[in-house]
Amino acid sequence: MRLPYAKGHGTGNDFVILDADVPLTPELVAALCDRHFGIGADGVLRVLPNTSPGAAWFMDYWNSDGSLSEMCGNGVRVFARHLVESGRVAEDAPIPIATRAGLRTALPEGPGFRVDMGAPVLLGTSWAQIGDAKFDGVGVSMGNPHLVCPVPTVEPLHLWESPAFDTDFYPEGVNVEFYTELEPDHLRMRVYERGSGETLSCGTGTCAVAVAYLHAGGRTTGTVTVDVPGGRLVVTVDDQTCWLAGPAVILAHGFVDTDALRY
Ligand SMILES: N[C@@H](CCC[C@H](N)C(=O)O)C(=O)O
Repeated sequence: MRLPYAKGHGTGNDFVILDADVPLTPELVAALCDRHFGIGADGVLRVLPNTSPGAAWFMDYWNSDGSLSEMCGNGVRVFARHLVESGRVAEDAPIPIATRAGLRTALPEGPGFRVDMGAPVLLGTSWAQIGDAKFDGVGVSMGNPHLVCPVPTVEPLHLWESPAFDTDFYPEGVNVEFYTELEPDHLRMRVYERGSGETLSCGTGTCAVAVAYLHAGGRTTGTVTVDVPGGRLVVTVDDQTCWLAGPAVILAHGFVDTDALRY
């Protein structure tokens, strides 16, 4: 099958965008995302028409291992950029997008979008472990599950395989974030994503980190800048919701021969 695709990223979290109702399987997604034998990406965004009220488009997000997730914060900005560039929506108007976690609205801002990510939910305390090192953390749901662990410095962490975590606390798996404070309200973060491994950025993860950081300081609202390996994101938590602002880039358009992929 000759499949049209686009490729985009938000702060280095990269996606293959499929703008057609192609039959997707976990195997096809994993083959497309393979960085040596496929196009290479952290995940796939499939553009589908939405049938419920509130949004015309549904973001069908898949992790690079072929698993599904409820939400993707960088993906939703890239999805919005794709809708604008393909002429589906106006460049200067709010863009409502349906996701498995509910409706998300992207507002054009600078080189990217500011997205209403919905109200975060604190889940309580849990832990992660890398080798012999155990890390205390706080669970946060951004529609998808996160475990946020403060550390003195993020650079030395070995994130080439998943940190161990409490599978009773996270039966569906978890995205694990590690952060350190650079200065008040300015953090550095690394992440190991469920279903994708270490990525250069995770939008829902930066929201979870900002929420946990504010919570640790006894605050429920505030604006936090989060530096990730792929760039910078800004998170604002208010009384109602959590806003994520950052860039969104479409890099390329092409065709992939799915029969040539390695399954
Ligand atoms: N990179 C994403 C999150 C993608 C989903 C995640 N791996 C999960 O399984 O929940 C983001 O930018 O939020």
